[in-house]
Formats: sequence, C-alpha cells, structure tokens
Amino acid sequence: MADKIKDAKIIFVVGGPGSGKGTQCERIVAKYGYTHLSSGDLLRAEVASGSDRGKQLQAIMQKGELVPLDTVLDMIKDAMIAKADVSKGFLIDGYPREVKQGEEFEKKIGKPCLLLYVDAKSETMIKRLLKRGETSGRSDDNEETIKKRLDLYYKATEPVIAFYESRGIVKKVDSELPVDEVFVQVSQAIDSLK
Ligand SMILES: Nc1nc2c(ncn2[C@@H]2O[C@H](COP(=O)(O)OP(=O)(O)OP(=O)(O)O)[C@@H](O)[C@H]2O)c(=O)[nH]1
Ligand SMILES: O=c1ccn([C@@H]2O[C@H](COP(=O)(O)OP(=O)(O)O)[C@@H](O)[C@H]2O)c(=O)[nH]1
Ligand SMILES: [Mg+2]
Repeated sequence: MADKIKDAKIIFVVGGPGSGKGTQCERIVAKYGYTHLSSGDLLRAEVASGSDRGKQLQAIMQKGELVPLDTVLDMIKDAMIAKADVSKGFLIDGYPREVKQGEEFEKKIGKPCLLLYVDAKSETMIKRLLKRGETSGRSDDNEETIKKRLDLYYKATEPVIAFYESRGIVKKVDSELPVDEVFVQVSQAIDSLK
C-alpha cells in the first residue's frame, strides 16, 4: 500500500475546533480534486454504525477528550488505502492532534508536504460552534464540551504546529476573514506546492 500512497501529496489541515477546517477542505476538494479525510468524520461514522467500538468512541468524544492514537491512525490508513488508486492528494483534516500522532503517521504512512494552519481567535471559534450546534446534531457542539475541546487544542495540538514549523512546511491562513478570502490564501499555499 505504502507505494501508491507515497506518490500522492499529503496535506495536514490543523486548527482549533470550529476554525473552518472542514469548510476549507470542501473548497479544496472542489478545486483540486484531493481526497478529504476528516478524522472527526471517520470517528463519527464509526459512532453512527452503532458498533461497540463506536459506543466507546462516543463517550470519549462527548467529553471532548482524545480517542487513542492507534484507533484514529488505523481508520485514516484504511481510508487512504481505499482511495490510493484514484487519489492525487490527501487532505487529512483535524489530524494530528498531538505531536506523537504526527510521528506515528509518518512512520506508518508517509510525510506531509504541507501543514495548513487554519487560524481563528478562540471567541470566534466558540461563536461559530454554538451557532453550528443549533443544527449540527453533534453531541460535542455544546458550551461545556467546546471549552474542553479548546483547552485541549491549545495544550496538545498547538505544539504540532511548532513541530512542523521547524521543518518549514507550515502555511497559516487567517480564518477570521470571509470564507472566500480564506480560500484565496489556501489556494496560494497549495499552488506553491507544484
Ligand atoms: N464567517 C466565517 N464562518 C466560517 C468560516 N469558516 C467556517 N465558518 C463557519 O464556522 C463553522 C465551523 O466550521 P467547520 O468548517 O465545520 O469547522 P471545523 O474546523 O471543521 O470544525 P470541527 O469539525 O469542529 O473541527 C461552520 O458553521 C462554518 O459555516 C469563515 O471563514 N468565516
Ligand atoms: O484525531 C482525532 C480527531 C478527533 N478526535 C475526537 O473527535 C472529536 C471531534 O473532532 P473534529 O476534528 O471533528 O472536531 P474539533 O474537535 O476539531 O472541533 C474531538 O473532540 C476528539 O474527541 C480524536 O480524538 N482524535
Ligand atoms: Mg470539521
């Protein structure tokens, strides 16, 4: 498997909860045809299946905590293998959540060529998530869990950005701007890869 995936571009999309990662990934898919894999969506699909594993995941996610690293990595890897033949690039959205996850990903799958850092202020993220929570049906889009997700983001995930800064592959986009303007910055980052 590793061979086919090795030739495809791998982009990590990192940012706080509600920063707009999913929104920008949708745009990237439409313009560049990359394969979008959201770790959160993969986990929610497992929850929706009603499996025993899904029930355990649901409990963790509802608390805003992190699912064990191997569980998420296996899901991403399986999803990548399933698309390896047709994909010219992978957007790995909401991953890595901590430096160790990035290291394990590289050992088992490959190296990212870009880390897209979707940056917004915490007040902005809270506001967006509360709004989204009115219709999303996501059990973690409530005030208490949002606070925990944000805390964990600053504690565990921000160091991921510093880690990849040192490798020179981080491009930061300002997600306070309207979606279209954020996407101009995103497009520049992706175009500069070629
Ligand atoms: N004003 C504005 N709203 C945005 C922008 N990007 C996303 N939103 C809104 O903010 C909410 C969260 O966006 P998502 O794309 O779901 O955020 P995410 O980073 O994938 O969030 P998680 O799935 O919680 O990690 C959505 O309701 C979007 O409509 C933006 O650039 N500007
Ligand atoms: O690699 C991951 C990705 C997601 N999650 C869990 O899934 C939830 C939702 O993740 P998502 O990326 O969809 O949303 P975010 O927390 O970024 O708003 C998180 O709070 C975690 O509980 C996790 O444990 N590991
Ligand atoms: Mg998302």
